[in-house]
Amino acid sequence: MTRGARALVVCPDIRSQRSAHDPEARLEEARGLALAIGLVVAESYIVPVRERRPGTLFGDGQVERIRTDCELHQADLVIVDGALSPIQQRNLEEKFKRKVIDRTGLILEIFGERAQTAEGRLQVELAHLDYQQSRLVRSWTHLERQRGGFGFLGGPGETQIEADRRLIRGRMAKLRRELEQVRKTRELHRKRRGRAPWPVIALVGYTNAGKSTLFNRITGADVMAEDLLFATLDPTMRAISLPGVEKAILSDTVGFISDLPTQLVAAFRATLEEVTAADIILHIRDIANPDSAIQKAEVLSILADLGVIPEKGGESAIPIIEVWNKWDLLDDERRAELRPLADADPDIVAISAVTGEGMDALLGRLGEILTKGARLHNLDIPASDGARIAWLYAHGDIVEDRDIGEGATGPMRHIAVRLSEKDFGRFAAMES
Ligand SMILES: Nc1nc2c(ncn2[C@@H]2O[C@H](COP(=O)(O)OP(=O)(O)OP(=O)(O)O)[C@@H](O)[C@H]2O)c(=O)[nH]1
Repeated sequence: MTRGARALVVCPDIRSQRSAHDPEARLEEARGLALAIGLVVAESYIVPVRERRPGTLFGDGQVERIRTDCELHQADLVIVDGALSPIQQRNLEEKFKRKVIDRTGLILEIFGERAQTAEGRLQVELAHLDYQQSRLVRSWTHLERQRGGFGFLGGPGETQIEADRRLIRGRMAKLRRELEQVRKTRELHRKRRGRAPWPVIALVGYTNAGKSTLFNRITGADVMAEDLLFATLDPTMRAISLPGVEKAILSDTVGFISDLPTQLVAAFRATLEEVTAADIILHIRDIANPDSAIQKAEVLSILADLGVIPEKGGESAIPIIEVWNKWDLLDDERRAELRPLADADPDIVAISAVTGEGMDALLGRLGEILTKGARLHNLDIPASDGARIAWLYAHGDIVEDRDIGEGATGPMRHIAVRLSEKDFGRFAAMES
């Protein structure tokens, strides 16, 4: 798709299937998605749909209105922020005399642009083909009629569609094999990293919640933070230090979004596997968004899918801190309402990733969790084992360190150190 193309964005508000999302917020999200792939939003509005028309989704009057608006605003394409059947898409394109894309098409475009890792790219291509395939299959009868059913390509009776479908199926099979290979490699990398003796903090959150901005603020890293959705399709990792913790890994993940195309859910989950290996999950919320509560529910349901939190509620396997971001955007009244809630719960921290407000509290809380449950361990270690001794100094609170003479392998040291359970486990797993 051409960057800078002018788009008319319409958000059908279908009465029979009202989603929990506020239509205004949905429209805003759709505008954000369009901007994210460099389109210019010429005009955007909500179209109330009482009853879905099988041929065009919208009623005749509405189709006419959109058509005239296209001319008026010189739109190059129309984005319908909802699901269109292949027939509806084709009919609307004929009526508007412009390209029409639906929500799935739009998200696919974005994923296509943003995917950076090998796995991300393969997943996106696979999703694209799947989408294309369904369009081919379902418009079969129409196209066959249009072509007169000559079957001039391939074997007897074979239509272009059949040939296309075969091509697509072949390509999809190949992609799946490649994906399997990439996954194996990635798993290997993850295992290797899993042995790294540093705790991992994973950022998760609904798209546009402010993950990249927070990531940058904490790491001072130059990770792309723009007013772009999906600026972070692939996880990024950086080392940081925290109060009482010399080094931890901060890992950014993809932004969550509602109504993902099925194939992309797989792509999403793949990148989120990192989260299941984290020591702490930071759930970044845009607390100023009117849909904040629904967004939270969606993020939690994905975490439940990943097995991080039990399906039926209850204690999470990994501590989750809820970060109420964009606090600076709230008015005094809303702050007064929310502040006591945040203060009463140690697992909620209110911050502004932009102004830096609340950052000390957040970092302090992370340090606290990572050092929590520290116990005193009395260890006898060969004095020559410099790496492990240095590691203890970096991670624990050294209470005592003295030479205790010769052991079986040479001079020994006795070190009494306060270590968290997790760190002690890590230390025990380190090879001497
Ligand atoms: N006012 C205000 N704006 C913020 C804050 N944090 C982030 N933003 C803005 O919100 C927008 C989205 O921020 P990002 O950091 O890109 O969001 P993200 O969660 O990484 O988004 P995805 O990559 O889509 O998942 C940007 O325009 C940020 O400048 C904040 O605390 N206050």
